[in-house]
Amino acid sequence: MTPLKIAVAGASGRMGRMLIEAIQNADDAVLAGALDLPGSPGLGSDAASFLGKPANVPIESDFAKGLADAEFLIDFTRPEGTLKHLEYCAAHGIKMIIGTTGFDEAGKAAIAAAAQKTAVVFAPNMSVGVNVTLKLLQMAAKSFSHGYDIEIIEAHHRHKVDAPSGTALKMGEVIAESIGRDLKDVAVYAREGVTGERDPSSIGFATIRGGDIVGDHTVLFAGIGERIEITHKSSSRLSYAHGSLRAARFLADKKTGLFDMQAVLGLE
Ligand SMILES: NC(=O)C1=CN([C@@H]2O[C@H](COP(=O)(O)OP(=O)(O)OC[C@H]3O[C@@H](n4cnc5c(N)ncnc54)[C@H](OP(=O)(O)O)[C@@H]3O)[C@@H](O)[C@H]2O)C=CC1
Ligand SMILES: O=C(O)C1=N[C@H](C(=O)O)C[C@H](O)C1
Repeated sequence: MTPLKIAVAGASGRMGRMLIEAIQNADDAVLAGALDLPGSPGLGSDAASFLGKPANVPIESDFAKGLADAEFLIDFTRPEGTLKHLEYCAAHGIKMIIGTTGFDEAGKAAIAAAAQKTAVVFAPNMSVGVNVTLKLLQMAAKSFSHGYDIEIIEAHHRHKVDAPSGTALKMGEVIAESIGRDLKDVAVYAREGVTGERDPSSIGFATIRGGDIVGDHTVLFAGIGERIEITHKSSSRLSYAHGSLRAARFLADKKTGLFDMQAVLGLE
């Protein structure tokens, strides 16, 4: 079987390194390129040198060099970087797995448009556990739509730059859709001062940032006399990297189209 030729953007980042390690350990994939920003200290060095086993793949900032041998680009960077990579990949038929979070509506629309030219998996959380949790939430929300207050609490490491997390927002969207609300109308992202009583139709978000927390998400359904909590905790980024490889395998026979991890995992 021909191995999947996968390049990694943000090669020196937390997820970039985890992805390179997962690719190097996979039987059916090879590291085919690595990108980082101009000026990044790792440029020119071997992308797998941190593993003590070189891949003979230098980290490049030039897309044409970094993506010359790639069929897939896995991108966990920042929205502005992902959108530049996407433009190049759409023009060159390179399939993309996008894990970056924090896109605005225009960014999401650009991803949907690019997916008409190349195949894309785009998901705020690539782990199997979170995606199964989304299904549980869809089911639970229907039973707790009246008489229960819905709050989403997430905690991440001190370096995370976007809030609430993409996963928390996705959880909010899934819950809202499941009970016939629009998250745009009911989301409450901050409370301070004299806020008044809680609007029963609202979905609240609370964000914690600290230390090296990989990623915790809890959805609280608080009723009278009881409360239900559905929690997912990540203890390693490997689950995101393994999910990304599953996404690449899923895209292998696709030419175009926009997919999420629910589709990859057969949870739709
Ligand atoms: N979908 C999922 O399952 C998951 C999603 N994420 C998301 O992935 C993203 C990255 O997370 P993480 O690895 O922790 O972040 P890091 O900051 O550790 O890594 C980001 C990498 O992207 C590079 N980068 C930054 N800005 C740009 C840009 N404009 N263009 C190209 N490259 C850029 C950085 O380079 P430099 O260091 O030089 O700035 C770095 O190499 C976040 O959006 C996060 O929310 C994270 C985990 C799981
Ligand atoms: O930045 C992170 O670390 C993570 N980001 C994603 C998100 O915003 O949901 C996924 C995961 O929670 C880790």
